[in-house]
Amino acid sequence: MTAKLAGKARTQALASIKSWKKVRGRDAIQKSFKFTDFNEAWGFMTRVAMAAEKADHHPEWSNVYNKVEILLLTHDAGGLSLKDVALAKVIDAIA
Ligand SMILES: C[C@H](O)[C@H](O)[C@H]1CNC2=NC(N)=NC(=O)C2=N1
Repeated sequence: MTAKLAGKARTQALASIKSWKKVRGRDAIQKSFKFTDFNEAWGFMTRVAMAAEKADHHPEWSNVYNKVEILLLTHDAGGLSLKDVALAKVIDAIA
């Protein structure tokens, strides 16, 4: 079971991914990505999907044309864990 982030560790972890915003009412983070067109958005999603599957850690997300909304949390922990922070960094590197 992955531990939910709390206290100082949580503050420090979130400080390392400042472009990801806390979601109101849920212990989760979210970020919106915009691309030139659907093809670019879909390519990004494909690369994120492969990274997520490799890590066995999967995003909640949606896509409308050139926009991709991603929400991260660890369902098994009922909130944010280091797995979300790690995946956020991988996603930022892919984008
Ligand atoms: C059995 C499998 O390892 C788990 O269900 C994984 C799959 N992907 C997951 N993804 C996310 N975001 N949270 C989880 O708790 C989670 N658990």
